[in-house]
Amino acid sequence: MPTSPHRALYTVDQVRALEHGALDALAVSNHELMLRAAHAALDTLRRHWPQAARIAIHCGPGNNGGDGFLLGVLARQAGLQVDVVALTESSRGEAAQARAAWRAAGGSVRRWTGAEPLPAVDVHVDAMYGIGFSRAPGAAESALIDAINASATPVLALDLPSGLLADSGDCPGAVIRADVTVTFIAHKRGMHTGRAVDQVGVLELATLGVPESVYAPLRPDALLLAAETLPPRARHANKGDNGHVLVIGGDHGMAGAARLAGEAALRAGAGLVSVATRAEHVSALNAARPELMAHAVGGPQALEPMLERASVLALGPGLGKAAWGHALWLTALDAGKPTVLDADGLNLLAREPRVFSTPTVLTPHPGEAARLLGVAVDDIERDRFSAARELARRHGAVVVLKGAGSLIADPDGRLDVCPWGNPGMASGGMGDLLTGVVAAMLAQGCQPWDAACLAVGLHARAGDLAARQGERGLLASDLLDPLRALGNSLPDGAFLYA
Ligand SMILES: NC(=O)C1=CN([C@@H]2O[C@H](COP(=O)(O)OP(=O)(O)OC[C@H]3O[C@@H](n4cnc5c(N)ncnc54)[C@H](O)[C@@H]3O)[C@@H](O)[C@H]2O)[C@@H](O)CC1
Ligand SMILES: [K+]
Repeated sequence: MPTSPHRALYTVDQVRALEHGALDALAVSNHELMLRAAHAALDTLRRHWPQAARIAIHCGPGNNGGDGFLLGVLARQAGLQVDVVALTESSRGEAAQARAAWRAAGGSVRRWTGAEPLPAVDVHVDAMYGIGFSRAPGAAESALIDAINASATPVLALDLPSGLLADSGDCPGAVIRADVTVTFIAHKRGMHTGRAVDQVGVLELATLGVPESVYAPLRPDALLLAAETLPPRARHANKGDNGHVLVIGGDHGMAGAARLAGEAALRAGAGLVSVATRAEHVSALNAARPELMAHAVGGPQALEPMLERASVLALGPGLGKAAWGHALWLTALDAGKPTVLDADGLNLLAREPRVFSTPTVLTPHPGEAARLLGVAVDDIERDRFSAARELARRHGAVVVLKGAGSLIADPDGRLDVCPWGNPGMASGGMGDLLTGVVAAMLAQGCQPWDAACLAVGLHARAGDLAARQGERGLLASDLLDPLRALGNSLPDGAFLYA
């Protein structure tokens, strides 16, 4: 079945190929396609701001600016008062024709010089740069972007917020912070992850009437995760059918991480969950959550029999990087069981890199990813797609690169982007929870790719449900009940807080 354009994410080269395909398939001119974009933009504007009477359209030199000029023509015809501000004296190619159409319709153009006040309007429309944006904006553009962002007026971005690189989501300088973005023909992958998520606002896709047959031959670079859950359990299931997760971690003073991973594994449906941890944590863990089987492990010898009984390992929550953790890490990896590596499990991997031959999922946040690749955190965030794919390739493992718009990458190049989650989830213990959920999916028989996709989706959607009571102050353990509800395909909200 062809992928819906609403889930498909493309690179800029792919979007350009789709545009060419669209011109052929629709048998229209570039100008006509641009006019369709302008109609879609006006439609979005009117739906979101039905009361708007006066708008300012800020046009760049290329076709994104062209979209803006034609929107000006249509908006005026619709009775709006339109101010057009242009970054340049003239426009290129198709955009020059659009600019001429705006002039012919009686519109005037004000050149932006960098200092004058913005017109007082109901909505600012950002038509400065689209997929042709390739370098940090200069001083004049930056001043305009800053002035628009600083105004209290809502912003509609055409195709993408100006200042954002469509392929990576990187923002090399000033960048528009849009309230709404209407993107044309296809989703550009960079708008869905990392810092970009904050700039885009509400994102709408306008396919401009491009038929399915144009998209079908092109395999998208990435996909948005679909909301999926596990199939219902057989009535005759027993706990052995749902796997046995062994959480290995909880060095001195770090029992919480292991407990959260273990509880999450239970709530996500693992049949049995054991925790191998420091002796001092055992009674507290058993008292807090009797379903967790906590065992004191002084070193590798005590771990061996636990490894034998386990079907999946969650290696790293609170493990530490000292001798105890390191010895357990080496022994656990030698067991050859499906494994999720997180936290210090990943930091140890950065010290002693290896390629995995057993099913493995790595769940780094950008800091851990930077250590694994030997680069700075900024380098990871500048191109999260490349970082996730490189880690997956290097380690022969499925990689979840966490952060807004988490990415899931397979060594074969496949990549999914998570559209859920919220900033309330940027708090302690959320990663431990994800580790437990991935482990539970592996324990219930999923392959690493499916386990990672299911777990990331469930974890983020549980976070969104739990955040209905507020993002600030959200605790990792608040996600446990919604996680259970979602894992059983109960309707959103069909859970009680503990
Ligand atoms: N090609 C098509 O079929 C369609 C294109 N459309 C629009 O066209 C856009 C792409 O148009 P373009 O390829 O002209 O690219 P843009 O309009 O994004 O413009 C980039 C132009 O500005 C220059 N530029 C890039 N970064 C700059 C910077 N930092 N400072 C100064 N100048 C910079 C580039 O050299 C280029 O000429 C899309 O994003 C979309 O909005 C839509 O009209 C839909 C149809
Ligand atoms: K734009």
